Amino acid sequence: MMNKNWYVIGLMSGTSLDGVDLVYVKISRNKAYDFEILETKSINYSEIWKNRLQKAFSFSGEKLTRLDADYGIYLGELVVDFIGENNIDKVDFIASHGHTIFHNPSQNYTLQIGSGAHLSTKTGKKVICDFRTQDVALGGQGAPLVPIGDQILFSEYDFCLNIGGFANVSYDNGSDRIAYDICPANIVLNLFTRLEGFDYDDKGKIASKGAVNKELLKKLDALEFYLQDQPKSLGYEYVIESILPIFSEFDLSFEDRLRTFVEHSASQIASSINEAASNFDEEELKVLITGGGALNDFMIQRIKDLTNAQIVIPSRDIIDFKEALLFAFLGVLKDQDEVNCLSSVTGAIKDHSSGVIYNV
Ligand SMILES: Nc1ncnc2c1ncn2[C@@H]1O[C@H](COP(=O)(O)OP(=O)(O)OP(=O)(O)O)[C@@H](O)[C@H]1O
Ligand SMILES: CC(=O)N[C@H]1[C@@H]2OC[C@@H](O2)[C@@H](O)[C@@H]1O[C@H](C)C(=O)O
Repeated sequence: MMNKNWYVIGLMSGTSLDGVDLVYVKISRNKAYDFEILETKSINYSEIWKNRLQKAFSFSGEKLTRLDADYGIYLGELVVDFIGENNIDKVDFIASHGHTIFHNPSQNYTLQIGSGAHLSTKTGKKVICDFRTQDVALGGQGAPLVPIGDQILFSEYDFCLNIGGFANVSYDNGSDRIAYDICPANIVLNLFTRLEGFDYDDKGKIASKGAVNKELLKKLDALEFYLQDQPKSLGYEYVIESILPIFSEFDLSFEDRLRTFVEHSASQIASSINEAASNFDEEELKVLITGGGALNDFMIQRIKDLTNAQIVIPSRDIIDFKEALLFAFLGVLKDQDEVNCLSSVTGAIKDHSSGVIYNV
């Protein structure tokens, strides 16, 4: 196997609509794949972009087509600035996730906008994008796609946990890579803090001052979702239809609400870790935690209290840019025509190499 390096710009726009993450990364293949993050940048969306992306699901066909083109050009402008600011002189290609507008795999469609043709034209670079459509066509969920990156680039960890809006995990269960959503996390905490005028509970300081309401906690833990087998996933509806109605039965202070929900998330996460550990016959599972929840010191402390696992909080670059990095890696796999979608994770009829290439 020839040694090879790829210099890639990865672009990711998450469902929370906070902005675009850009990463410039060197991915190398010697005996195994490895990576080095060279530059990073997060761009917060302006109110205008946030609005257009948020409302796009109800746009007419024409308006949505225009948004796809405009957003591709916008991504191109961000990349041109990023290249200029960092004097980047070598880019093999741009790997772009785009922004998800529709995701309905049971009806055979998913849509990530951000026209690859426009992105390629604006930057003069090769672009690999649209990573989910082929998986949906093959009968898969089109998500999650990061587990293959966890498996190959983060193989030193037994359990790759992301605490974003929802907490999700991927790990090898002895025969397959599996992945599933564990429970809601920041999405609920942020709903509570925003009612009090804060974006989020920095380091979990407010929650740490509250008390756990045991009766409420018991009701949350008894939700049917936690008994289901994986693969399983959660959406905003679960928060609205299952979590919030239980909270509304209790009259709690702001601190106690946060404290009880942190306990719920931390204990569900710890149960998942402990279950994986029992699969492995291992005392000490090595757990990597990324996503904004990795910065919630109180939540992390509670997870540590409830497991024997070795918890690793990586550098800020990995916490914030792992998804953009992994889409860059999915691009490298596509460029080699290697598998970048795992049927064990998405449910597609086979493993496959997904993504569409534009090269002006
Ligand atoms: N210093 C901090 N202390 C506590 N919580 C934090 C801190 N920084 C970020 N967070 C939490 O992390 C959230 C952002 O996390 P992240 O970017 O992983 O979410 P996301 O993009 O919505 O995730 P996903 O799309 O994976 O569900 C913030 O909204 C906040 O709740
Ligand atoms: C359709 C879509 O955009 N799904 C996202 C979303 O955001 C988090 C979760 O839901 C995950 O399934 C997925 O993204 C990650 C990066 C993935 O595919 O692995």
